Amino acid sequence: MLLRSGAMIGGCGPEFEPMRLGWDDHSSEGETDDCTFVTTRSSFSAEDSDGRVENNYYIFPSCPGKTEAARSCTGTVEVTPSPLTGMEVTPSTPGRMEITSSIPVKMKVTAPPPVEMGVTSSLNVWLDAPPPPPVRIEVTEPSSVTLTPEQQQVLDLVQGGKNVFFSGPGGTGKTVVLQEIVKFFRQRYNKSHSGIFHLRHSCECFACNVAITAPTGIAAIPIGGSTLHRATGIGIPRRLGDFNRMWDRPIRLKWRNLSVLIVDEISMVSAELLEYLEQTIRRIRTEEMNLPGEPFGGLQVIFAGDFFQLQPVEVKDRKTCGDQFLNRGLAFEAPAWDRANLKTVILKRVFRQKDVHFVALLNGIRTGENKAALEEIYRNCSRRLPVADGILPTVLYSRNSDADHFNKQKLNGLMSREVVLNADEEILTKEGFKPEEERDEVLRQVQERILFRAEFWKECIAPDQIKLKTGAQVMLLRNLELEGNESDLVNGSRGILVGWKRKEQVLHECLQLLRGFVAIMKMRPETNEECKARNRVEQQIENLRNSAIDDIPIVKFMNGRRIVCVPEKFSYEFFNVGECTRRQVPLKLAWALTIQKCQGMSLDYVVVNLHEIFAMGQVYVALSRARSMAGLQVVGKCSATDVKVCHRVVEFYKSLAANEVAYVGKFLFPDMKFEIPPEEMVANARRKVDGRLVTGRTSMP
Ligand SMILES: Nc1ncnc2c1ncn2[C@@H]1O[C@H](COP(=O)(O)OP(=O)(O)OP(=O)(O)O)[C@@H](O)[C@H]1O
Repeated sequence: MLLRSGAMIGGCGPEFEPMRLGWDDHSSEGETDDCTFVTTRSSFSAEDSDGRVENNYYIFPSCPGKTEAARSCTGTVEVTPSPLTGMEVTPSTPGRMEITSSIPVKMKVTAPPPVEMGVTSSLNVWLDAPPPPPVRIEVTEPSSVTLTPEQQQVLDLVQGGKNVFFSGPGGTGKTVVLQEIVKFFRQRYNKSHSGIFHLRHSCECFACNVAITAPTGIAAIPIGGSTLHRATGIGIPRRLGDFNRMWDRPIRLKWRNLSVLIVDEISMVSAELLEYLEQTIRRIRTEEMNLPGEPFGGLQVIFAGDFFQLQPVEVKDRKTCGDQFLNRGLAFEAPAWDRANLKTVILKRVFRQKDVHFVALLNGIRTGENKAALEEIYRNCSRRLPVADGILPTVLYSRNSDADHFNKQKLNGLMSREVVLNADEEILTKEGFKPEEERDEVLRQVQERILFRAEFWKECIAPDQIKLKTGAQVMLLRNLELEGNESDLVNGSRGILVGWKRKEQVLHECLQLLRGFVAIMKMRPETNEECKARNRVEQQIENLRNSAIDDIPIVKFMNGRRIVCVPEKFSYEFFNVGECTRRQVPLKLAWALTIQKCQGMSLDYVVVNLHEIFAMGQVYVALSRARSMAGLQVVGKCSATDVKVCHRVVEFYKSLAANEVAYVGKFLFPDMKFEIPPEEMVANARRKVDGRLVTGRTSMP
């Protein structure tokens, strides 16, 4: 992409001359105002010669104050998205350039056309030119909506410091209200983050005070959050011991300092997960801050979601040992829900669909009260949807296998070369940390057998083999960037495969990028963003070096980002046994999606396949994604009796309507302990000493 006229690049650093470049563009792109970036000319770039600039530059946005000593020249600046992390500069609106990532952007600077109007390509001409004022890089906030009185009531309760649960059918604006809540907390905690977690003093910045979470990446994007598993640092728990990860020092300090916990799509959080999280958070905060054991350690908790929608997926295989985490129950069945003393608001006005009749039909399916509703939707929506401008409707299936079959068919229809990507898999036994001579062979074999048979190999979202072609519709399997804006690339982001790159070339570019980061570090302390980005590049280099995949796919995503999808590490650590690792490109085919993946979305054009519906809430979630009956086609046989509605949820909402709390906190599995013994939680807190995992209490500083 060519950028236009007058944007400034400042340089800094001991071994580099500071420089400022104006740029000119002969392409047809729109006008731009001046922008200020800070850049370093990395040491591997060729030096300027005879006044011409022909180099690679890395822009480090958000580093004001480094441009004062800059000098200028004119030139054409070609900004190419990094092949590694998809960094780019995009024109948001005419007249403004917006940086969409805090990660470096690779630029190619070429000399300008022949001298015009006294302007020369020599850097020196502009040496003494006064630097133009820097332009603030603006973050686009989602546009404001006017909240309805019921939505405002939620906001008022939150502002009053109450613990709140708000619910309502799909499309009633739960996510919108959460966005307003997040805005409110951003204003309250508006101090910038120093980058250091204080042990004794609280920090006033937003990120240190408010954890915005959802059980899935897709649900977390619209509210600018991260997955609950990532925020808690436990990953996807398989054993109770996995909750001990929250005692690791950085995570523990984070939870100590927090003031608010927000969880969207709470219906997908199990009672077990909520309960263990509450206990762990309470214990951490009680121990760290000497607080009496208040629920959630005194955090303000805000839960949003509709329990008539998708539920947590229970672990069915219970053959293994007693401390297995089974993800059972619904969040309101956890004793922690009861302890939290939540104020409840039920939103009633549906915004997603304008047609009140369609809304009524959907609600009849949601609660199971209108058995004829599904029939009527079949009658109206069984015809084919027209194909407009080649845009195909998204097909939703209940089962992974059906979506996979459809995707394979579409892939076979593409004429381009098929590339088979085989994952690299490895296990590392805990013994592996010891020197060879100290290994106990029998123990090692036992550990290896456990690791080879781990459920991880079949549960891992990244398959051991993926077949892809240029032109394939794909979906991302990893949260690559989750900063809460439209440029995020998250688990579930949709895109199209547009080409391939050789591994050696990607690796070479990664190394260049890393050198850029190292150069920055030599000049001044890294910012948090730079540190995160450098770690990411280091990870990519490690993953590339450990992977035998030679062709790396380039994907263009729906938000316009175009990135090289390098293999990612998908791993699971067995406490005291070792680690299973699979390295695979984080993509899957996506002509069709599963209903599970589309919770929270609004779709204009959708084909819902109701064949073999099996889970609670599935029919309702699938149909209620459609904005109108005109944009909905229903296929596949399904009768009213196949529509499953959970009676526990019906009871729960009845008790809420009657203003009773009798149903809350009554978990239905008698074998459930719901108490992690304190000595397990604390004494087994793991810490890393010299790269080895050891057990023992994590000492307080
Ligand atoms: N007060 C409001 N004014 C105008 N539009 C609104 C308002 N509240 C919500 N909407 C619109 O309604 C649609 C659905 O909102 P949202 O996604 O927040 O619903 P939801 O309850 O979270 O749905 P789901 O349960 O399916 O995730 C969006 O297009 C949103 O912009």
